[in-house]
Amino acid sequence: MSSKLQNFVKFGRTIICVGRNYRAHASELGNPIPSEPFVFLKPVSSYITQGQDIKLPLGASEIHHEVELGVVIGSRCSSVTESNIPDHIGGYFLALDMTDRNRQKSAQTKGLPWTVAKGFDTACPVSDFVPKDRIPDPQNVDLWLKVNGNLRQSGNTKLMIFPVKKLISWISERITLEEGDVILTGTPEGVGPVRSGDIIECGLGDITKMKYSIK
Ligand SMILES: O=C(O)/C=C/C(=O)CC(=O)C(=O)O
Ligand SMILES: [Mg+2]
Repeated sequence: MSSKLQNFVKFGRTIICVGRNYRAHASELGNPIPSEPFVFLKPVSSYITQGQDIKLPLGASEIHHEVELGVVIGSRCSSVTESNIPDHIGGYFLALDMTDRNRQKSAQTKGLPWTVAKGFDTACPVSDFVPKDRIPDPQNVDLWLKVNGNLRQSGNTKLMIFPVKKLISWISERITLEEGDVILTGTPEGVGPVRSGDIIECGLGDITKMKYSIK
């Protein structure tokens, strides 16, 4: 296993995020169910690792947690068929797609991009790298998230509209993926606001978990 993959944060390649990939989450925000994947990007400067705090961005009024399964790409993918995707997966991680919801809604209303709403500093807290043999089936992983000990999100990756293989294949037909690029695969229902002083704990079943404070 390449040490670049284990150190995917320092390697610092493209962060691609998938939106509205769980029906119940699309519905809770009043959005239509997508007929094909849609993606957006976060800058690598938004990564943080455990020990660092999530900082509420300037002028933010409603910052939401979104717990997600992250995939680390292990080797170059360009127009790769779904059956060949498993060979290109380098490993996994747990991620938070922290979102400035009001800024996102405001951008949506004006037809503007979500870059600042999704890419502010500290908007991408992640866990340690999870070797791929720890997740033999990425479509059967529990995702959970608590705020101050209260369960807010509880889902399973089997509820994804577009499974991991489809997502990577679809992306690779449009954007070449390289070793160390990562994909956040979307969040299940239960997203909600956090405030200064809150503690977020979340996990991929009992495979890995992480804890972050909101500053
Ligand atoms: O469309 C919206 O209002 C919001 C969508 C998201 O924030 C998409 C995600 O990041 C997700 O589904 O995980
Ligand atoms: Mg998300």
